[in-house]
Amino acid sequence: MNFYSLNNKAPNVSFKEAVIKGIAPDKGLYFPESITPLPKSFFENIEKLSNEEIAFTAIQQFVSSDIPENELRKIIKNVLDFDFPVVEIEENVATLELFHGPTMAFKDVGARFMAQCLGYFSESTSNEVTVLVATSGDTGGAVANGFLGVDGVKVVILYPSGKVSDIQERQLTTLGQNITALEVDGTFDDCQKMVKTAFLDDALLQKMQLTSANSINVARWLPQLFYFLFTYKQLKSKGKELVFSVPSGNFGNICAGMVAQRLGMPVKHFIAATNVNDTVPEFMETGEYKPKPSSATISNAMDVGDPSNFIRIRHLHNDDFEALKANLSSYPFTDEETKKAMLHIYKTSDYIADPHGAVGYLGIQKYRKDHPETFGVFLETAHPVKFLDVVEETLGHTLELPAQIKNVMGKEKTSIKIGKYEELKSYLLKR
Ligand SMILES: N[C@@H](CCOP(=O)(O)O)C(=O)O
Repeated sequence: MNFYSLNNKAPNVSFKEAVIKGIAPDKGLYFPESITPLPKSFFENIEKLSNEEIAFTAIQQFVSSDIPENELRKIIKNVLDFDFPVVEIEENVATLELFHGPTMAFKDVGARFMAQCLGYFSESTSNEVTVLVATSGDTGGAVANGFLGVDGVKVVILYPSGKVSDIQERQLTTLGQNITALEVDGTFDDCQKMVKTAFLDDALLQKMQLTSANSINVARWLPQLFYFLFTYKQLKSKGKELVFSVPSGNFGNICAGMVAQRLGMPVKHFIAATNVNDTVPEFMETGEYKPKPSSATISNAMDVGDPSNFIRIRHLHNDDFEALKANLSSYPFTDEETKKAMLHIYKTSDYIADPHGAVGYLGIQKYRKDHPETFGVFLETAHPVKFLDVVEETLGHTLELPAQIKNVMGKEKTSIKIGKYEELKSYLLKR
């Protein structure tokens, strides 16, 4: 399988090259040349398949012969060593819990998959790869954990100072070894811009092989489609039309869901639920894409003003606004609405949702008002404990720290403060 650049000004590349490059030389995101639907029998029998078998069948066409079947199966087995339960919280509404991995956020699957692909590729090359990643909260910790100790790979994480939760910050600043955290005086969008600028900087590119571990990288993005298939496996017997509400920041997760749909999985509609960073909800109203500076919210992983993957979503719908509207709705919610939803879910269902999950829940509620016949699934993208202060304060309930989190609590933060791109560049050149 080859991948082409969405800017159409760079040569097509294999999966391996797309993973190692991260982004095309013309600054475009890579996109698979084709998406071949899986046989009907796959979906008819999905409940009989293991998660590993589902994941292997779904991803193999994209990885193709760049990773032999036995190696790819090994990678998938290592990546999927935790559960993805669907929990029904009220009639016709369920949540898909994506926080049972090592850093308790949905990024664990993509980060570990990419790390292991790069690890496999680095066995056949002597060149070191530097992974640059921008995080608004959860990606950083998952990438730090997934890439820790991977031979031939150095990781540099950029995060906005003061704009991630205490636990998120510990997860990305305390591991050491091949992981470095750069604390940026700015927003997530500033971090993401710096990373993208580095990919176009010849002086850097001549000295090192740079790649990205954000969802712009196909190996980070595509494995997220597993989640939607795992949900279908668990809910198929209900015989209802499924609607997914995805708390959305950089829009990689929801876009991967749409790839699962292209593989033939029945989905009635997608909802991109956002916080007040409403670039996409506004686009869905007006048809005009106007990126804006991001604002800090209690659902910080979604504090993104110019979501990287929205271009892939538009492309999947042939840039046809009407076709997109038929498949996607997008609604923004304020912090106040989010807190009210957290409290409502807790009181009525005895379920503790994190602020991102609560935004997803609000998206389902809004959509189901006009479509009560559907079954809504909102994604719980991170464990509530990662947002300890706001969850405890909103619910008046003390949370117990899971082992994964206790593990990082005693460790010491190490970060390097930077303010502008030149400081990132000089750090990379001096290492
Ligand atoms: N929500 C993210 C922002 C980056 O998104 P990504 O999926 O492209 O890595 C975060 O938590 O850091």
